[in-house]
Amino acid sequence: MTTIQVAGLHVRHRKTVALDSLDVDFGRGVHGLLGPNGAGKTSLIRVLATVAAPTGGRVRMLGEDLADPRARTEVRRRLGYLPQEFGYYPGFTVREFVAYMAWLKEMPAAATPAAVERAVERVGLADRIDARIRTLSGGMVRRVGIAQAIVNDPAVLLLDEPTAGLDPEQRVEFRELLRELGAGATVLVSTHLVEDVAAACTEVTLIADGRLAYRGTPDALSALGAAADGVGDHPIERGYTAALRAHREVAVR
Ligand SMILES: Nc1ncnc2c1ncn2[C@@H]1O[C@H](COP(=O)(O)OP(=O)(O)OP(=O)(O)O)[C@@H](O)[C@H]1O
Repeated sequence: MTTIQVAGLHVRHRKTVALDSLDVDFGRGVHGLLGPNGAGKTSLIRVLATVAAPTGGRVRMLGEDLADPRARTEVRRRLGYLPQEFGYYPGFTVREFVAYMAWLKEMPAAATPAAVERAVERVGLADRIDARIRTLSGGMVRRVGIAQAIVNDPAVLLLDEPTAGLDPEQRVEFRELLRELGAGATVLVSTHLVEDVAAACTEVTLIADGRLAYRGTPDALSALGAAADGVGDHPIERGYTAALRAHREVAVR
């Protein structure tokens, strides 16, 4: 079932075209969003998170048209979003901050304390729940960001580089959490770490120059790398470079 439909999406920042007539759909599962620096991944995620307006095109999410302000408010309750640059109040404890975000998402007050504890436990921070955020390491703060994104059990979860700053053990645990979340929700994860994609994603969406360059399973992308002489140390890395090269060859024609 399709939860997100993007049609002819155009995003421009002054003179820079970040997304150029992008058509792409997403359904339940974990979608790895890959692409070179400046490809347009964050621009796409920000439009889907309803924090940026596109310059053209349409997005339907959870049956709503995001052009409608009332629909955006409705969708926000069912959305989880971890921005690339995640803002927080350093003086808040983890519990206070995640509860505050739950309140912003208009969660029922009675359900909030248990939902906060569950979200914090799922990111492995139960023992730091009453610590002030300013006392946490960078990787722990990133995990607080993931906890606030999942506190409302979102139907659509948007994570912009969630594994940046996580140690290897935490990344492995995070992939497990992603797989769990993807069973019931549409999860989009932008990352530069292809191992995360290979391990946790059901589908890969490769964006380059604001356009869709490749769509397929991680296994299919790896197979493409083997068939098309991609370069890289990991099979999916070879698939990534091969798909990107094919996209650029078409673009210059
Ligand atoms: N606020 C802005 N003002 C001007 N240009 C911007 C702005 N935000 C993004 N851009 C430009 O839009 C293009 C797409 O940027 P975007 O951040 O969406 O890419 P990305 O794929 O997320 O990159 P990265 O992998 O580096 O995070 C880039 O050329 C970028 O320089």
